[in-house]
Amino acid sequence: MLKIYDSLTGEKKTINDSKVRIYTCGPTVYNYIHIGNARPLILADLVVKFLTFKEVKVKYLLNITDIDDKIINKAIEENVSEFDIAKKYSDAFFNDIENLNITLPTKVIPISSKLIEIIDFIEILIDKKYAYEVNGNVYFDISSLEKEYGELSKQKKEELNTGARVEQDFNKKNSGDFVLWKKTDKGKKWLSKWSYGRPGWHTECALLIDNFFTKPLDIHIGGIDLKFPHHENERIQYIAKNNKEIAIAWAYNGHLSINNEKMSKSLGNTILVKDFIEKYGANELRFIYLNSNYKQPLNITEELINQSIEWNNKIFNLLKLANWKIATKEVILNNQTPIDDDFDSYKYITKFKEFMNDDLNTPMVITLLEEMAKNINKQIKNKVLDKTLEKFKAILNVLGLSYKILDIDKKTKEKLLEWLMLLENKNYEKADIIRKKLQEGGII
Ligand SMILES: Nc1ncnc2c1ncn2[C@@H]1O[C@H](COP(=O)(O)OP(=O)(O)OP(=O)(O)O)[C@@H](O)[C@H]1O
Ligand SMILES: [Zn+2]
Repeated sequence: MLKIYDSLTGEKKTINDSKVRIYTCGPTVYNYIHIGNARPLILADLVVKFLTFKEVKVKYLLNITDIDDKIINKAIEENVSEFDIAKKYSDAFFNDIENLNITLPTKVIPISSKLIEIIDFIEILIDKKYAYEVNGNVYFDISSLEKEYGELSKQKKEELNTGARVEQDFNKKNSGDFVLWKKTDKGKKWLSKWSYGRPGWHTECALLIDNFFTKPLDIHIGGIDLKFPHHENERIQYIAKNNKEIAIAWAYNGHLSINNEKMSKSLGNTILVKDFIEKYGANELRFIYLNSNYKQPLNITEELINQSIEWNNKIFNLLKLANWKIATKEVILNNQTPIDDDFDSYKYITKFKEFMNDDLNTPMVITLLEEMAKNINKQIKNKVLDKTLEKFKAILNVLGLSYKILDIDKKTKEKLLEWLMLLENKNYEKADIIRKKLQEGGII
């Protein structure tokens, strides 16, 4: 069974195989997403694809934060409506995740569709005395769950309270109390019994998880920068409402930096997903993530990108080679493989599952793929392929690495055969002309 490192307890938690509930905090749609934002999305996608491969049922929810100060500010800046901004960048987001070969989550919910539920949720917290209203604003009282609050980010009460000193708000009971409902006269607002206002971001995610799932999550996924205050605040609201932990495992991806500088919008050093894909490709980004431990910080460099390009080219070329060799019967696809060979390919899948079950050890999977690639190359030389190729493709699929291998039609096959014949007859000059054409067509 899949084991995932849980950041709350510091233990690897076993994820129950019957049905797995996953949540990832989605984008605030006021800009295009950058490759740092793609890391948690690719991590979640890896878990989803792996569990699906194991025939485990997955329920995966992703939110879209389409109510936020950043959206309002952008709308003012561009002199368009908030709706226009949210629509433009939601569409761009869906485009990006498709291009990243990310399987669409079971459900993607824009938070603006859940305002009634959010208001109800906040009312429950007030009724239960975990939240209080002052002057149209509603705050969570962190002293009401003193023991639990701070456990995720491992902070003491004093630290939590001093952290908020910069934005000292004299309405609050404790300086660390955070806002659930914010009274506002700026931007889009909704009527609640407290004021015209907007929900706080932390409440959006807590509500969605509570509203969509009947049980707590198996895995909550996100970037490490969201642990505090966002996830601490999500967690405490869920505990207040349900008297239960929100998730069995909190899985965090390490932060991405670029040339040793933290990648962030404020520093202006982000690489947008769409630009990365256009320049290098989606596999090229995925490989960089897969080849490192997801929990570790990662520094993107030119060298790392080049290494990824090289690796993907190697795999692509191998798949192309096997494809045309099989089509021209230059190698035989041996489905009646001797027991030993079949055992070999079966063994690869067993190892793959072992590595993945162990907290998604993808760097080991990459090493395994390299071993398989060597074996496939050897088999091609010997003109007989066993099921290793099939398993190799299945693993690439789970990893979300996708290569455009063209089908070889009758005409192409004839060309290939002609080329091979010319080679056999040592007519290298003519063979070269055909080889070039086949290369240009992406066949070999
Ligand atoms: N540099 C990064 N490396 C890894 N993950 C990141 C990085 N920046 C953001 N994330 C992750 O992307 C997801 C979306 O977060 P968020 O919307 O806060 O992104 P952001 O780019 O930091 O935006 P903003 O600058 O508006 O706060 C979160 O899971 C967050 O942890
Ligand atoms: Zn969230």
